[in-house]
Amino acid sequence: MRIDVVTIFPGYLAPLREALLGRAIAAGLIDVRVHNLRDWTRDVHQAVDDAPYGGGPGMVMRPQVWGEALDDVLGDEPARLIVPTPAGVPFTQATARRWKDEPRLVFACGRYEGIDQRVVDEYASRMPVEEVSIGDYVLVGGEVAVLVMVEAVARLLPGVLGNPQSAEQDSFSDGLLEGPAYTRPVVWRGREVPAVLRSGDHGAIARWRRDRALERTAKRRPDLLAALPEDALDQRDREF
Ligand SMILES: N#Cc1c(-c2ccc3ccn(Cc4cccnc4)c3c2)n[nH]c1N
Repeated sequence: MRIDVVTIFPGYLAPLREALLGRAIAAGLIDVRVHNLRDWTRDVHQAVDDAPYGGGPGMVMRPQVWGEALDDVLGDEPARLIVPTPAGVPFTQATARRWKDEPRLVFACGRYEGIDQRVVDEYASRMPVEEVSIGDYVLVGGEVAVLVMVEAVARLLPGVLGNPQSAEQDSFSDGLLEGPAYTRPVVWRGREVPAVLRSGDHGAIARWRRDRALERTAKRRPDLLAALPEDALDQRDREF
């Protein structure tokens, strides 16, 4: 997968080159290219924003600079354009799973009050464009959202995670939150690891883990339970 990120703060994307993702990039599993939007400005001030039509607080990012940058970055290679925005469709694990099979993702990181809407409209006329949000809170720009989304997608790519089963069994993979996890020592500050996890009875362990996942989901995210398909819960599951 090739990933392009256009931003006025390229340094914000430096964490992509650390740790697990950094190793995946170094191994050639992912091709990540970060572009400075200001490289496409033509004025001495390298202006990328202007006052909003209709008035209102803050500034809006100008369409001309974005158009020249995206035309260059996109070239003729097909891609999906992703525009982070607080007004976007929620980004979820299902989104990450859908995007992991894309050959190329291009992320447009806005700042100020966002990017002139005509940029989205222009590129949506010729390619898939998604305006997405990583959560119901307001950030200062799109860069942090891109870090979140790139990590969520990249970890699903073959070879990126040491243990591919991690991606298959993590939270949301079966529509439920993950239950609690434990490791050594057996007793820590008087708190003991649940005996079932040390029993070697894999059936009982699987049942215990599902019960804990159901309990946690019912308590913290009842919306996820309600969204499960009819046949996802058996009679015993419904006791929670
Ligand atoms: N994804 C995502 C986001 C963002 C987000 C993403 C891109 C931009 C570009 C500018 N801002 C600031 C801004 C402030 C107020 C109104 N509109 C925009 C962004 C916020 N905020 N919260 C999320 N979940």
